[in-house]
Amino acid sequence: MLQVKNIYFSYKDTPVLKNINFSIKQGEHLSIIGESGSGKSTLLKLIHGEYDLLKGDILWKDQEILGPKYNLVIGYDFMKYVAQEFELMPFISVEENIGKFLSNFYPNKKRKRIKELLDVVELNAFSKTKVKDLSGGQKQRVALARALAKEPEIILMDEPFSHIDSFKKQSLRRRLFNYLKEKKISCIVATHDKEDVLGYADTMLVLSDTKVLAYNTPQTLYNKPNNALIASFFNEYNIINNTIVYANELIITEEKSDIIAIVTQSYFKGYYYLIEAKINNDIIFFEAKSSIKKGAEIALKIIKNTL
Ligand SMILES: Nc1ncnc2c1ncn2[C@@H]1O[C@H](COP(=O)(O)OP(=O)(O)OP(=O)(O)O)[C@@H](O)[C@H]1O
Repeated sequence: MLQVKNIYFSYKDTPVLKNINFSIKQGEHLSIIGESGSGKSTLLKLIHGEYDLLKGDILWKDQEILGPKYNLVIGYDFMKYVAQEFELMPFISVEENIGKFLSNFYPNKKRKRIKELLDVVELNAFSKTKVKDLSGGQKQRVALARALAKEPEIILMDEPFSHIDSFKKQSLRRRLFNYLKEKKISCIVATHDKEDVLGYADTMLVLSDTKVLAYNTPQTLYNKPNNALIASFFNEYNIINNTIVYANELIITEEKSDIIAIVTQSYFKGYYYLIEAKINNDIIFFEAKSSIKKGAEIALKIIKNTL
């Protein structure tokens, strides 16, 4: 179990993180979200032991995670960190990179393990390719496989799919997160993408203005965002009568309504249209089955559709 207790950190004079508290169990999946610069990467690096805390403690089971002041070598065997900049060895092949830290003592076992990891990240076809000849997304997949090679107890991932194309992203995400659950490897994922969270994360930590703005399950935060920043992570939203209403919770009605909007734009979104409209001077968003002519006057009602 990882425990982050009351930690404070700053690189220079300005505080980056203040009073951060959370814990995760073995096999639990935590997502860290927050605007750019809110301290997501810094928090992962602190958990990895890359910097010294100003205050507070980080523990994995009974082991205290210590920074460079107390540790000559950064990192611990039970923990792996996949940074935004993946540090691979460019002149050796994909399989050599993945197997780099695996023992050569049992060559068959090593081969089998590399094959298993190549399957997880869908890179079998590139096993013999030198890393320098791979695309950014392929390199990211090698970095993920290499971090998993020695089966850590916990893996920290910073935007793990940021370089991966949307054709591959869905299946890779499913494979990787299911693999971690199956092996009961705890994971912490810093992300900007709700698709990394919904359906996978057990808990979510929202960072804002150096602090924890919210810490709860994705279901609770989705259903009761209580804050525009949290709502904006999940969907387009409106504030109507001081309440956050997602665009998909505002629907067209034939009934008498107090919410009358004038359409300004329709955006094709695949299985629905996102409609931009105005109520007086306020812009609002709702969803519709077809596009709507600019200038049309539409009556709307709020339908809360929580699961
Ligand atoms: N090595 C560093 N030295 C000084 N300041 C830093 C350093 N790294 C990050 N910062 C600052 O710390 C703050 C938090 O940065 P961090 O990279 O943790 O944010 P983030 O939430 O991960 O952002 P992003 O989503 O853009 O990756 C920012 O203000 C950033 O400028």
